[in-house]
Amino acid sequence: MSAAPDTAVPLPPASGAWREGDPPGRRQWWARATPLALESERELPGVRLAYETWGRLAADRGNAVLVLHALTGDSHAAGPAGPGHPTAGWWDGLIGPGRPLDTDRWFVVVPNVLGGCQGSTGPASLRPDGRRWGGGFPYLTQRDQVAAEAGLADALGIDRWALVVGGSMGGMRALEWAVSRPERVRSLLLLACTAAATAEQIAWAGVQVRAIVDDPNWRGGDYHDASPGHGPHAGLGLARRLAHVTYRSEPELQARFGRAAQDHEDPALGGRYQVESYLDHHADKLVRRFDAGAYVTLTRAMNAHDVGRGRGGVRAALRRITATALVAAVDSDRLYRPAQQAELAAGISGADRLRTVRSPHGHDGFLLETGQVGELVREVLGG
Ligand SMILES: CC(=O)SCCNC(=O)CCNC(=O)[C@H](O)C(C)(C)COP(=O)(O)OP(=O)(O)OC[C@H]1O[C@@H](n2cnc3c(N)ncnc32)[C@H](O)[C@@H]1OP(=O)(O)O
Ligand SMILES: N[C@@H](CCO)C(=O)O
Repeated sequence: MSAAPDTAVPLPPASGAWREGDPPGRRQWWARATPLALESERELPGVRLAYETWGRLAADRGNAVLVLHALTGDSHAAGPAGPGHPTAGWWDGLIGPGRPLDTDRWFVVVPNVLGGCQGSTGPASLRPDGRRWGGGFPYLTQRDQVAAEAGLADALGIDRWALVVGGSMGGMRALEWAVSRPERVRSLLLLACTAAATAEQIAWAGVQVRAIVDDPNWRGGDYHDASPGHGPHAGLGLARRLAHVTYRSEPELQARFGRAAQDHEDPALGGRYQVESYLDHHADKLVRRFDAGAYVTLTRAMNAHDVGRGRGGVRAALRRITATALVAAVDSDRLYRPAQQAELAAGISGADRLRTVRSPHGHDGFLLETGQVGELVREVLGG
């Protein structure tokens, strides 16, 4: 078992830019030379993004694809688990030779989000003065995160992405790319996301943040060095349990677990139902691989998501998009409901933009239904 991330945040080398011939999936870092000006009018110095690439960048640099991960994802979208990669690639079925993102043809770039904890700068990172950011880490928005990713694209020499694709929180950033930098996005695939976080999404996310910041081990976010290994794990676990229910569908939970008791446990004697044990398992796994401060930072950024802010509203913002776009809903998603993807599709110019991924699994369908998502990737890339 690995240590909880608040004691074991990887401290990678200062930088390591992609070079022709690099092995696929090797994690690399790009460091921004100047502080990043944030939407909040603060500045974030020392920005570094971890990223992985697969395939080769063509001489004309026209074959680059940007894949953007969801809340607890990372740059390891393809390939097996291994050193530095606690989980196998979360979209392994989509990326590789002969797969929908065929790496014999496409150059796939997957950055870890700014504010995260899998190599990019976040609350567990060191500030320029050598102390950890902790609770002093600035409030971020999706726009700040995309601004950082645009710096990475510049550094890689990619003026225009052949495709920007993401689901859930990754979809929010993909949308922000297409609205704020339309000339840099040739095609766009948005999965299980929304134009603006709704009251209910903010509510669920707000409860998760509250669970973490009310944990006595939160210490105002400055827990990383205060008592190593004793961060707000209970709060993070509670947040994950709640979130995970929203990631799956009610019929699925009923069909899989119903009222069954967990093996050798009796609910009448204080034991758990199977579904409770299942949520405990997902909470334990997340607590071992994810930093609570990053979870708070990213969740607050998702709540800030409103692509229409300062742009005359959502409809006006969506009209800025020039990419060939597809928007896909998961039919059983109760967190980012299909009506929200219908609104997105209707707002982007051009007909027939909306697709449906059929899945019993709810919101997590965008991670699990790789066959259907792969077909959409092929479609938006033009066959
Ligand atoms: C973009 C990203 O999210 S990248 C990172 C990958 N994503 C995540 O880790 C997010 C959290 N996890 C998930 O969202 C989902 O597990 C997915 C989408 C990754 C996979 O979903 P599924 O394949 O349907 O897995 P499912 O949700 O059924 O969970 C299976 C796990 O629950 C465990 N489990 C099932 N029933 C029980 C039970 N009664 N008690 C305890 N554990 C149980 C299984 O043993 C299995 O454990 P393992 O993952 O350690 O092998
Ligand atoms: N399972 C996904 C859901 C959020 O979209 C994650 O943890 O990132």
